[in-house]
Amino acid sequence: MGSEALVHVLLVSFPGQGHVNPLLRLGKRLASKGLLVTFTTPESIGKAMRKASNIGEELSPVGDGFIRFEFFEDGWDEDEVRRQDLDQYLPQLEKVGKVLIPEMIRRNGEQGRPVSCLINNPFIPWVSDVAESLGLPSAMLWVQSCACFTAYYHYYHGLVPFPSETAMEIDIQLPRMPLLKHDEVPSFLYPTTPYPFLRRAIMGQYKNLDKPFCILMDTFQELEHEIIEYMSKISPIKTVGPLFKNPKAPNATVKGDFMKADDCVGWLDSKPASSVVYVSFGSVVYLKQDQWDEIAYGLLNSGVNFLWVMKPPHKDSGYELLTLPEGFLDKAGDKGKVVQWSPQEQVLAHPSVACFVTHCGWNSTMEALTSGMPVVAFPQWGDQVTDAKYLVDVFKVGVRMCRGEAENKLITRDVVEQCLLEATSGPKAEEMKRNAMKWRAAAEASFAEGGSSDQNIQAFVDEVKRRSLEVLAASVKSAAKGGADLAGKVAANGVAELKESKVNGELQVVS
Ligand SMILES: O=c1ccn([C@@H]2O[C@H](COP(=O)(O)OP(=O)(O)O)[C@@H](O)[C@H]2O)c(=O)[nH]1
Ligand SMILES: O=C(O)c1ccc(O[C@@H]2O[C@H](CO)[C@@H](O)[C@H](O)[C@H]2O)cc1
Repeated sequence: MGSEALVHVLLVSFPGQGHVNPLLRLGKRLASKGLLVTFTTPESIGKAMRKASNIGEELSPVGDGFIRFEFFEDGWDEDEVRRQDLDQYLPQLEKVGKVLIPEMIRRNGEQGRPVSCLINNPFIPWVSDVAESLGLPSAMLWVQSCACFTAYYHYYHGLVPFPSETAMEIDIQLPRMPLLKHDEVPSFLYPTTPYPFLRRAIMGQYKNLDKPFCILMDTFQELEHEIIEYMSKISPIKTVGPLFKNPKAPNATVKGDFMKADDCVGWLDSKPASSVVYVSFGSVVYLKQDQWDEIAYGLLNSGVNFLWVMKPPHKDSGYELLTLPEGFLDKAGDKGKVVQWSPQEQVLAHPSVACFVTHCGWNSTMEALTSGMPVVAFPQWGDQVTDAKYLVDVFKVGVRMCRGEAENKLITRDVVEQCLLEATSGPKAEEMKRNAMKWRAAAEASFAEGGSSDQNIQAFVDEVKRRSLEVLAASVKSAAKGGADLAGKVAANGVAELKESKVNGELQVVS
């Protein structure tokens, strides 16, 4: 069967690494179950992805289906600095996306790949409007935990009091969740957040929450059992995580990195089992120089081996390039390796790695849990502070090094050293490793064939296929005379053989 004969879904991503990764992973899952998937995000990121990863124009086979990429121009010059300011960039994306995504859909139809469903991630809620205006079904991939989804839901609907200008330091009790201290609530909800535009974007998605027929989540049933059960009664959520594992296509090489990963696996191979601390703060968190220095000395003083990701900031971000203390690399010698970007999935799966010092982004959190990797939690903002709470107090796989931007406290080298030692040796380290391995087993069971997430993905694919028949039948009906006849053929053939004729704009069944 050619790719044209498959049901086609269009994935539209916010252009951030922590958003592209889970949506692309979902795309690979859907493709592996027999769909044709087109992944799109702005060309500025497409350019970085093409440079860093092995993606091209061509169709990549994944399991029983295919994935392909198409990028769209965001309407700004290549070197436009405003792209780094989401307050300006998010409205720009919405403005151009509302025009260019429908055009992309029309073009695909003309080329024999009619789109049957749109899927977006949060921060670009207007994609649900595009789908609605075209009469297409849509779904949303929530790329954070179900706990955070619940927190935002309760905030949006005003169901419980959240920190406010008059009462900042209140604790929050949400149903089926542990009591959250004020600084464990997703920090975009603080009145003082430096990222109010991200709160607006997320609230935009909640305003549109009745539009997607399904809310997919990169989490799994067993991990957030109670809260998933609770929210399922309110919203059409389906857990499909951990998405970074794909049992049907484990070797699919399509990746969405914005930067080429430095080679560090050979170095890890040379280290004893469970001897290396992996340190990474993800793709967007930048610490201050004084904090960086304290981490550097903490690593040196602890005597552990370490692999440290030091991602350079974007040239227009306004962040200063961080430096390492004088003589740091010499002092560390072969005990330490510093890279600009790591192949994190491989690193977390490596037997030499003992623990992960993480900013607790949700992707890093899921990757750690699924790899059976204990963590040292160093959250900064957004969902990271809530994820840290769960990693430490609920999943019990982590020690806490920091509470985040609300506390705004310099974590000294002594605290860094103490946390590293606690996480790498002794009874606490052993207990965390045991717990992490339990989560790994639960995660594996959920994505294995017939597991909770696998079943949910299959059910979603079946539903998309079913709805694609409705979409096509509707377009056939509204097409020229004789449509009823064609609709009958569609019902008999499934969508597989349907193509749009370029000659008269009518849909024709091609056998
Ligand atoms: O050196 C690195 C650092 C991060 N990542 C990946 O980048 C994503 C970061 O997402 P996360 O939600 O953890 O944090 P964000 O960058 O969005 O804050 C994860 O999939 C990581 O595996 C990576 O591949 N190499
Ligand atoms: O590119 C940006 O400006 C950007 C990228 C990612 C951002 O949020 C991250 O998203 C992850 C998934 O929602 C989340 O888990 C992580 O903690 C965030 O850092 C924000 C801005």
